[in-house]
Amino acid sequence: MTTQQLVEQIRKKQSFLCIGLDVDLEKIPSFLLETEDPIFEFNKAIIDATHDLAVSYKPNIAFYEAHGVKGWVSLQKTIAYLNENYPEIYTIADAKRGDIGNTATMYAKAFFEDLQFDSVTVAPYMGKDSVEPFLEFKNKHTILLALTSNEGAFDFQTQSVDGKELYKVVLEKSQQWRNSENLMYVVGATKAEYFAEIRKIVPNSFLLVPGVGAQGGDLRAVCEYGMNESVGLLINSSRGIIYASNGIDFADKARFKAKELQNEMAAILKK
Ligand SMILES: O=c1ccn([C@@H]2O[C@H](COP(=O)(O)O)[C@@H](O)[C@H]2O)c(=O)[nH]1
Repeated sequence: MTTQQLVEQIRKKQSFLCIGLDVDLEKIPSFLLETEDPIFEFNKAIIDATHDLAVSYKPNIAFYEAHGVKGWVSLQKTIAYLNENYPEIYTIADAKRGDIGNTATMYAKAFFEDLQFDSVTVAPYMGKDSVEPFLEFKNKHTILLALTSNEGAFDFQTQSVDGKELYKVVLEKSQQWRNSENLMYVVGATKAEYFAEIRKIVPNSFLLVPGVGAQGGDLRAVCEYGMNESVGLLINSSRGIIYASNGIDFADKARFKAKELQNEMAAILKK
């Protein structure tokens, strides 16, 4: 999907919500455990109940890899279900990959060509040659970790390197790489006070913003400083939506939570 198509979807749905499909077998309704593929059945129900409220879904790959081959099959079925039934949805593989060039190419092929995701998250710390192989794929996005939502972000990302915070170095340098128009960045909703500075460096880039909901990030504060003319934000919530209930009504309750966020987004877009 192109950036322009994503922006059109945001305007049409009045939503920049990305729902995280972080499926934990201990948290899903127990009756689903009796089905052949509980992870896929859970995802399918959540997607069917919320697809008109969200522009994007983000399976975190760890939740699938933890189950070996079975988990990977659930992931394949989930992305195929999205692409076949809801082609307007923007898909993110939250895989946080990063390695030397020839290995990076294989990661890119796995997520862009085999699984057919629109985008993948990548760690920037092995530098330009570890990221550029992802950027070569047309109409695919590479979402680079810039300033993450967790407490550990302060261990390295905000530390000064030659007088500049490391996350700023990541933003500035990566903008000079080949095909940098295919870059987006992860910035945590828990770091709302940093968005104004970030927008000075990457005014036009899309930002994937996890940390609303279970991690306590503030949607309005993020939008105040993080939004640009194309909206430029994908706000992720995973646990806060998908685990609203673990009963028979889990999909309806997830829809209710998604609707709450979408209503807030629509109100912000109208301003
Ligand atoms: O900085 C980051 C980068 C990625 N994540 C991921 O986003 C979701 C958040 O889940 P919630 O349940 O809404 O907290 C999860 O997959 C994280 O691995 C992040 O939280 N922060």
